Amino acid sequence: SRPTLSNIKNNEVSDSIFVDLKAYSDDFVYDMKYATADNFLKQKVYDCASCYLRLKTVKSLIKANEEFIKKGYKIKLYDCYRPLDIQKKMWAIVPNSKYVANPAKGSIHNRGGAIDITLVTANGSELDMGTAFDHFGNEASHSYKGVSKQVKKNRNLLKSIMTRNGFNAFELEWWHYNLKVGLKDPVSNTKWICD
Ligand SMILES: C[C@@H](N)C(=O)N[C@H](C)C(=O)O
Ligand SMILES: [Zn+2]
Repeated sequence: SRPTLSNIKNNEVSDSIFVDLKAYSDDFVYDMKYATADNFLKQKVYDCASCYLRLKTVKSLIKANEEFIKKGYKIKLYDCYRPLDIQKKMWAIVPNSKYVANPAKGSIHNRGGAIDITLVTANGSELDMGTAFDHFGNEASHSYKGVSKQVKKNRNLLKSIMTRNGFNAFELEWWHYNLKVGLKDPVSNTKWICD
């Protein structure tokens, strides 16, 4: 429905709009895997490597990144908002809700409240998180006991700052975070415009 002046004033509408993260910060590193063929779909499914999210997700993510920067790290993004049609393509390849959200229900990525991320050092090297992004196996879960102390420390660093800034970790994937206040937002299938 059409936004009214009153709900714009109390921030509800403006916080829910989709925005390009790059318009709000230059402090992120991008490795948008689905804008390349280097992903489990084995095909480029995004026209360009933009990171669109709801404004409230962007605000919390920037706060988290500021904390990482103070410690000498930065967030590197693998995925952000994901149109529902792409979720359907993913589900067709991995129809397992442990690793890919069922499009019938919709992913928080389709709602603009989820990100797939890791941490990099000031010179851009990724911290060792024990598995590659989108490793669909037990080794990627937070509770997996077989990881080294350093990997545990790196995953915990990511988790502690993200959860302090309003995100929930996803037990089975160390890279996936959901904005808690974004869980009930509507699913979208809109595709962003590329330059
Ligand atoms: C496909 C993977 N990167 C991912 O985001 N999985 C979660 C469960 C999702 O689809 O929401
Ligand atoms: Zn994810």
